[in-house]
Amino acid sequence: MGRQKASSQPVLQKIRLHLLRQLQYVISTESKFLVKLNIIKNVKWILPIPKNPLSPYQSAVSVHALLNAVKMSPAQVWARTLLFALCFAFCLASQEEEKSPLQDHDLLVITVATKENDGFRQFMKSAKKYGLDVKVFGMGQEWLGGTMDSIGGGHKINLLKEGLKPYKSRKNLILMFVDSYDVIITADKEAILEKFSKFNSRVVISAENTCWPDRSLAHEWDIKLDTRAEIFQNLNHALDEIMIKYKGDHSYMYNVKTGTLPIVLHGNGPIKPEFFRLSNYLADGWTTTSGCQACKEDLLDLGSMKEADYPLVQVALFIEFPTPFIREFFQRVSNLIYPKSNINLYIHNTEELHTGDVSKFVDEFQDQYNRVIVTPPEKRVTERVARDWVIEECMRRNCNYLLMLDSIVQLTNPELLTSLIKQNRSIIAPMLMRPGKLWSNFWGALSHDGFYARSEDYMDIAEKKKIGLWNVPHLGNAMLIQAHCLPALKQAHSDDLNLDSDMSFSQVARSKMVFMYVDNQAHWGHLVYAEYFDTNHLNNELFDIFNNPLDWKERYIHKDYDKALEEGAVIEQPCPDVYWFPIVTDTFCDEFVAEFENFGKWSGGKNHDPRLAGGYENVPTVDIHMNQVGLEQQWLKFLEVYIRPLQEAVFTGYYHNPPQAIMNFIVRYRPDEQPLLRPHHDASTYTINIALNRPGIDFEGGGCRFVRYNCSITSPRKGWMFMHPGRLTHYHEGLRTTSGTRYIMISFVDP
Ligand SMILES: O=C(O)CCC(=O)C(=O)O
Ligand SMILES: [Fe+2]
Repeated sequence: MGRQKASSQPVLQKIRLHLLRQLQYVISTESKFLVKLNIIKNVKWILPIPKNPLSPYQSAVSVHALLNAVKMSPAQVWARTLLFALCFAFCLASQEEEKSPLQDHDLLVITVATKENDGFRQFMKSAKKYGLDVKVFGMGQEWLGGTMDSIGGGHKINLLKEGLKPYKSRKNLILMFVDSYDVIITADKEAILEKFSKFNSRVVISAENTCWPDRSLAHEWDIKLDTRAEIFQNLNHALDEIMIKYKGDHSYMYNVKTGTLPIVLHGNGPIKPEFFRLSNYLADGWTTTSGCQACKEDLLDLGSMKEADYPLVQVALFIEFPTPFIREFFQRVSNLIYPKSNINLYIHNTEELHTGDVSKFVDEFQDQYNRVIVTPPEKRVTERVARDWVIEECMRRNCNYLLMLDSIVQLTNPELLTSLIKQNRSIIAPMLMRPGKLWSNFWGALSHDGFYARSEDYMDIAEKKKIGLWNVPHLGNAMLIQAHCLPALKQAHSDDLNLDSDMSFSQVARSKMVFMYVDNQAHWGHLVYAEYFDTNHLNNELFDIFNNPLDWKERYIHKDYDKALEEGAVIEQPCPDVYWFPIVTDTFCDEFVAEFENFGKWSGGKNHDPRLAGGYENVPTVDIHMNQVGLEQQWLKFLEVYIRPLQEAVFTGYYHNPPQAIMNFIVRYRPDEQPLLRPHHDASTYTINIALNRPGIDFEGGGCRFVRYNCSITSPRKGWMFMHPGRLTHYHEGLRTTSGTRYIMISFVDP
């Protein structure tokens, strides 16, 4: 003890003197001295250090206290780094045992934590994984330490001083003090002690090369600084130095600057999001060969549970703007495999456009869900208020989970709810992308001002090159929250009114250390694109082929469409060189007809036609052209994406991409209007003719006859299309419709 006893106090003095000029916060036994130096006016907080004799643990604690409590002028980067260097010390508790081989020693990890948040749990999990003994001080106590921006870690020191007393005379004990909320350990006792012994010092403090005010002081006190990150990696200002590497099932850190393999990572200061991102991989959480090992831990499987005993889930749906494909949105929510009797449903709708969709859904499922509450547009409840309200509602009703879904979320995987529950995380979101885009419902990183930034691994996650569960700094659109987190998230959407409610929410979750994970282990669904959604039509989605091609295909393209494009597909040929394909859904036909009937400006079926370039139609029909309702561009897209491949499959060698068509129109036949079309050639290279309703049900008679082959198609199938050459060989006529109304859609493709 001698050396320490004799020298520690003068050394502390010296350090103080050295630092005093920039101090705002000081630790000192001599406040008089400070007053004399006219420093006291800057002093906001004073922590007394015990007078001699300092036991080894006390000296370590004191040094930490000193480092911890000092706040430098912000301009001085070295000083700030020092301040944030929290992972601080190893200390031999017993001087006598100093020379013993360290492997005989016990290692005790000590930490101070007042709350058991996700950061703490992650830390403890890592310590447990490597079989380390951890002593936690202060758990459950009220934290009086504030943040590092205010009175700093002083409260921590007091808790430690008290807590460590019982260890004062323990022999062969090595202490490792670390923070816990932002620390992850990645090695076992042997590895830690081996690294420690190489320092050949009684105290090792994590630091960076630049941060020690006077390096000579260290020698006087048998302290060494881990400036090369042999053990402790402080992440702030060092992100670029760290690489995660893999060896079999194991992940480890490599510092490219110092060439060391640090084993304790500390997300000191404002670098938390990056720290948590790295934590996804560390402690073998994810490796290249074994993938996501963390995904297999702490699972909560509902499989063995009776359905009636399933947790109560509050499902909250938010319709905050006109949203395409909302019918599918509701349908997919109702398709979730989960007992509806264990779901309380809340719908916040601000759009009159969707009131009908909401009512239809509620009417259909009201009786099956445990509870249904709707806030309609006329209530004028804002999004923030609704989102905050549902958190409280969930707590009031003793729910176990809150699932929040925005109207742009298309959940195509009905196992979503049970799968996310199983992962057992505070907040978990299915990864959802805009199809074919890099737009998603999560952020991998934050910019300096808290907005979106792309993380190094964002693309790998978004493109599923890396599959697993990813702790991320921001989630939106869809998430499942465990009820125990809700009290911390009360009012989270309104916490910062300068931010959008989702950003405010994520900011609160981050600050309260409620982890947000995104799960890309399965395909859960996707996001629709609602910006620029044109709502001036009867069936707005018909017009939305450009913004939401995937949803458009699902709603409007026949389920067997792709079969015709498969190798060796047999394609029906009802007449020579007339090919017959399933092309669109019943929904397409119905919406399409309704759209044109709603428009209503049917041509008179006269030869004079001002819509045409020549003003004259030789063989007129009662029809409406696509450009009259604003569907022309969409229709050309449809020809390009869906019709052209079919044409190439049956008329080999003819290639025009994109296909051109000036004449695209819907035709109406009625006995009392225009019942038939006399034989003619079309002004096309090839013609498509889509049946939009049903012979024998919606109309009698009708069909198409190819004169040269004396071949008729008298039973056209709704949603099916013929394709035939337009000129020369396929002289044809429209057969008489004897009752009802027959609708067909025609395009003259040329070339
Ligand atoms: O009625 C039909 O199916 C034939 C229609 C037709 O040939 C045309 O519109 O050019
Ligand atoms: Fe024709």
